[in-house]
Amino acid sequence: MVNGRFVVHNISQLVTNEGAGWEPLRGAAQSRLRVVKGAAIVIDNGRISSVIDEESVGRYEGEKIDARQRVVMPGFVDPHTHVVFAGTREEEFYMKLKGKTYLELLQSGNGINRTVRETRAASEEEIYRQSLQRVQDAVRCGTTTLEIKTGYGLDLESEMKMLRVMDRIASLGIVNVVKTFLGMHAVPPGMTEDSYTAEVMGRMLERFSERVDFVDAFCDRGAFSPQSTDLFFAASSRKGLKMRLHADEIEDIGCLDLCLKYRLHSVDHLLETGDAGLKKILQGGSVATLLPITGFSLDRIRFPDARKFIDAGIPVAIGTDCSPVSYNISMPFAIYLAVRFCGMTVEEAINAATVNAAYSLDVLGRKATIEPGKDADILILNVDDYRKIPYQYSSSLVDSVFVMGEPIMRHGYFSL
Ligand SMILES: N=CN[C@@H](CCC(=O)O)C(=O)O
Ligand SMILES: [Zn+2]
Repeated sequence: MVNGRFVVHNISQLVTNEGAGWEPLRGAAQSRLRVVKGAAIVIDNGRISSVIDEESVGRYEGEKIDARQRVVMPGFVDPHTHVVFAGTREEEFYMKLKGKTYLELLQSGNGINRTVRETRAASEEEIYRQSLQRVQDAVRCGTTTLEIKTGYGLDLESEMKMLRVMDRIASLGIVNVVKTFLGMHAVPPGMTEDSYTAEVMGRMLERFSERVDFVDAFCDRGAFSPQSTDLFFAASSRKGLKMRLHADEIEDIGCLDLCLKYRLHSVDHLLETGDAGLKKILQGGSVATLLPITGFSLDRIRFPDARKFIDAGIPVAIGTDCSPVSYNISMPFAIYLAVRFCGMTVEEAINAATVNAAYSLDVLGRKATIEPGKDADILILNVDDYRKIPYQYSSSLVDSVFVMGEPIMRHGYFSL
């Protein structure tokens, strides 16, 4: 590269998003992509400086990256992951096949608290080693911005250990990391919901508030009540923290009322959300982040009905929700399920996996579209038409990944 300059050219389709300035895409706008043929991208010092015609490429200095007549698009933004943890829960995979529900597992000391035991017992180095493998898989699948939550420590020191692992992953520069404090993930053994909520909104929030981008809570049957979540969000709001919420995954217990009281950037899962819930999300102005891979991994297969959210005018994002229960970090697979089982068009799913996901993470000003001034987080795919993404969603879909203009993966191999 000359002065941090290179040009990506010989592109079959330059795929980006219609008019995605600072707002999420809704309704008709979410259903359109901007697809340009004969274009090339000029990148300077990690930023997109211009989109030019292929004929003009010769006039530009710097390395020429030949896309060999394949699709070039923004990197995927995964707005909901639990990738930092130790241990696995394959036994629960088989227990679910025998009819155990997610809630029965959670309430019998398995589920989240099983991973809490293993994460508390593991060294920071071991958690880092295991988690880094999942993050590298995410990059291989085209993710360039990744949200990561705490939530498997559930005491101050163990949650801080998770945060240190997240910071180490962020410092590698192989993916952009957005950090979320999810102390309100489950009530640890030996504590009551009230006593633990007081601990989270007191001592823990004090230590985390300057070091994370968001807070989150698992508001659902078997986790936290809307009342406890309200107390936590009130404390978070007093500290000016941005909020996300797990809601209506297991049951609708009224958590979406919180959309009317707080500005929630994202409400996630929504498997059990009815029409009243849609109205609350619309009124609150949140993004609905749907997690089709979790629907595929829970006790009984339940896919979110994306169509009803889009038709209600709610901006929809999709994420992997990679966790010990849905052990999959592939955004192309999430796109496949969103199109195949959730009622989304391929254009809506791509917008949900880029612009709307970035908006829910408050990074749309820098990410998720190919426009001058945006960070050069760019994918070269192994297909010549974006419509092949859900059709050919396997891991070999992505040829090259650039993050902030740095070639992280070239032709399927990590270059860092
Ligand atoms: N529902 C809560 N949290 C994660 C699952 C965490 C776990 O079961 O380990 C989720 O979003 O699916
Ligand atoms: Zn989650």
